[in-house]
Amino acid sequence: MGTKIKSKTQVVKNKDSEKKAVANGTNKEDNNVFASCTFSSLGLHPTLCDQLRERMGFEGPTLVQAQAIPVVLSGRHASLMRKFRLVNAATGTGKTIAYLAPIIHHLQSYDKRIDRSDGTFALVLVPTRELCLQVHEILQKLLHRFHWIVPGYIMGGESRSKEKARLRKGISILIATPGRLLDHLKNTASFLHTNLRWIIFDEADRILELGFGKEIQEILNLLGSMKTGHEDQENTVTRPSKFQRQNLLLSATLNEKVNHLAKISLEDPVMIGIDDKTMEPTSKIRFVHSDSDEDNEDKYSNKIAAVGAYKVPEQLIQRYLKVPCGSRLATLLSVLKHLFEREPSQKVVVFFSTCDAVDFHYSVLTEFLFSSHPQTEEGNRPIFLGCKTLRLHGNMEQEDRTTSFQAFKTDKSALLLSTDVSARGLDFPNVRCIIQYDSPGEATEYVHRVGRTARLGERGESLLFLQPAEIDYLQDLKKHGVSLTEYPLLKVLDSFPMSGHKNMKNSVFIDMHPWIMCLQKALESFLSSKPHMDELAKKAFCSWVRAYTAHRGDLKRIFMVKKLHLGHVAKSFALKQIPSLVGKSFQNQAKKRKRFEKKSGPSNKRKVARRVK
Ligand SMILES: Nc1ncnc2c1ncn2[C@@H]1O[C@H](COP(=O)(O)OP(=O)(O)OP(=O)(O)O)[C@@H](O)[C@H]1O
Repeated sequence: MGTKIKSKTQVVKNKDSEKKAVANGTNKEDNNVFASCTFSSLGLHPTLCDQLRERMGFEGPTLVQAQAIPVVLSGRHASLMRKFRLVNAATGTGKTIAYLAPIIHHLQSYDKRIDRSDGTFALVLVPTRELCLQVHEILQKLLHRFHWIVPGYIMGGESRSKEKARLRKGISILIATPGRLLDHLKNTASFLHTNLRWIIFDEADRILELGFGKEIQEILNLLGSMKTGHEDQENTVTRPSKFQRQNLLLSATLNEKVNHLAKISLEDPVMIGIDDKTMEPTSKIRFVHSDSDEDNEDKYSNKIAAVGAYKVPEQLIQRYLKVPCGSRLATLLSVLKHLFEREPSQKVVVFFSTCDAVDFHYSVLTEFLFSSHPQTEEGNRPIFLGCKTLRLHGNMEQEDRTTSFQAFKTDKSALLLSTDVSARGLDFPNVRCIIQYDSPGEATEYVHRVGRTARLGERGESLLFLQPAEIDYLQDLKKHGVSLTEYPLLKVLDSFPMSGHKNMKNSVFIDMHPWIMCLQKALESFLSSKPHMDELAKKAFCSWVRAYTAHRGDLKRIFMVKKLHLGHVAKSFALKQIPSLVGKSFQNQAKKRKRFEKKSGPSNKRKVARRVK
């Protein structure tokens, strides 16, 4: 594998990057992110190595790259049997380069240069539009000196006719979201993919969780990439190809859904991962897998679990806050204020369960004026939180989504409020803190959300909000090897200047804390003075309660709807009363859903739809 080969130049370069890392307060060597070899020792073309160093600023490969690149490169010399490979490594370890670099290496090496009229050679499937743009941007940089290899993307929200025109001209490496890809596969006759050699599933488990399982099967069928002999394969178009087809599957978390995708598409897969204890690349694990052999299937699933499905960056500081429901909003604002006062120039992401909740909190954070001196006139009160605030969710116009996404990428200091649309794969540089204000549900989602910080060995912290009744969620995370410590919330609240409350340090209850009470009162009067805010709050309240009911399986025991006090939930949206119609409509919906689930059992699509991203 060559991960231990260390050239003289590499030693010098690594020393330079060590110095830089120490200056940034991180030590990448300590975090065992990088391999001690060079890109060229992995077999990549010298021009590509120059690109990685000069244009991208990468001195050497990460551990996962050192492990994956030779495996993807070797596809060229392997037998003609189709391969399906799994790459499983912690968030922020450079998985994108791990598959793009070897593909580019192959494409540039063809004796007869490829050109646009050859159509698509590599297809990268991603779950979200933002990830599509991000991978495309990296690809553009990598291809700077390989102008004959054409990058492109197709995704929901873009103009179909413009995409058709681009596909007609030819795209060598295509990044796509599944729905839009299927659309073009069916309706764009000029989309040439007979030379397709690679299919990559980036964030594979998320693609499946979003309910794209059927689309993926259809895509694999249309591309002639379903595993031979599989029962679902009756109508498969098996296209004879002069190329060996190589499929790659990537995720920081692997689960039974990925197992299913592997099942329908792979033969003799190879797992690439990092051993949790030694932080060394694991030796390749070859799965023995056959549909007819249940024992083998068990072995296969066990191995996925054994490789460690939940990997959290070692240097990440993970904490939780136990907050009574009615004080959640005031606490969130206080924690944000504390974070930005402690370090005015930094990036923070707050995750919410619904689009409406993002919109409501965005308006609060950009409009709420506050002074802890009650006598200060309204016009003289400063904005509560003076940092740049952005929002990102799936109900926004595509143009606004892209603007927010790009702004948060390039800004040095900003606060991003988002749904889980930002949880997977997005690489925002230098995010210092992740706040999970609404709980993530599945532990996998927790891992991906916190993975937006502490990337590539950098420091980072995460805060998880839990209500007292939800505290068992910590045990659930522990089962997956994730441990959190408590955030010193009272100490932080005590640090705020409050006139007229000399003995506030004696308060032991969050909801009785004078700072929280004063803030809550101010928030409620702000809301009642702004009709548009009141509307936003009511909408957010409704969708929040709906999302809360959507927790699945075992999590229903922890996030119990019947334990919710709707009056306190209303208070967490600064509403003085439970919105009148909401109680009824919520109850009706709950009844309807119970009836439906009794009849048919909950479908995946419904579950996903309820937690609108
Ligand atoms: N060899 C390298 N040297 C330095 N930086 C690198 C290297 N490879 C990748 N990076 C940078 O590391 C960051 C994380 O990379 P990437 O987004 O591919 O990680 P990931 O493992 O796919 O993360 P996630 O699991 O969140 O999807 C990016 O900013 C990327 O530019």
